[in-house]
Parts: sequence; C-alpha cells; structure tokens
Amino acid sequence: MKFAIIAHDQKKEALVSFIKQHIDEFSRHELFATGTTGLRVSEQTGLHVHRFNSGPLGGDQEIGALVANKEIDAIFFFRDPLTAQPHEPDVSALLRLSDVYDVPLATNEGSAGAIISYYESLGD
Ligand SMILES: O=C(CO)COP(=O)(O)O
Repeated sequence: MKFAIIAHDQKKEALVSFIKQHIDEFSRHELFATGTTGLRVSEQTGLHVHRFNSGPLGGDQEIGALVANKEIDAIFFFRDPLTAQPHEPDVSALLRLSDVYDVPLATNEGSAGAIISYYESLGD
C-alpha cells in the first residue's frame, strides 16, 4: 500500500516515534512525505521515503495530487492544532481531498493507531 506521512514541526518527533513503534508495518508500505518530514523520518528510522517539496512550498499539494489520482491508501498527518500555519489553505485542501476520495486520514496519534492497527491485523 501507499502511505502519506506528514507532520507539522511541533509534531515531527511524535510522528517519528509513532513510526518507530510500528516500524515493521510501515516498512511493508511505500511512504510518501513532505520534504522535512520525509528527511526526518528517513534519517531516524532508516526507512525509504519518497520526498516531495516542503509542505509550505507545495508538498501538501503534491500529495493532494496523488490522492486525487487515487495513488494514496492512507494519510498520517500529525497536525499542530495550536499553531497557525502560513499554508493553511494547502492543509485544508489536502484534508478536503482525503474526504472527496474517501482516503483514511489520521491527524493525531489516536486515529493513527486505529489505522495502523487495521493494516497490522491484515498480517503479511
Ligand atoms: O507543513 C507541513 C505540512 O503542512 C510539513 O512540511 P515539512 O514536512 O516540509 O515540514
């Protein structure tokens, strides 16, 4: 499957930690990320990540295009709900497309756990 992994700055360590906790499962899937998130995840987990531009520089929209082309199966987007983002329109556009195309979207660790547990339950 193809997973998008994205995190705002204040949530990057939480996303890395989450992926480490589920490293076996994440290693079974193709990972696509915005620039800095992808670099952080690949450096700290050793996983291969397809990196796009940084989120504020269009990365969210590039991943949104994958969603619109039905090329993403799940999105793990650890958003920072307490910090205004200069590219909020891009974030909203990606969230909207996930609803248009009915793509599972986790915006926090609780929902991420539910989604990854589903894939883990499928086994090999
Ligand atoms: O801002 C982001 C998503 O909206 C994340 O972008 P980076 O992974 O490049 O920091």
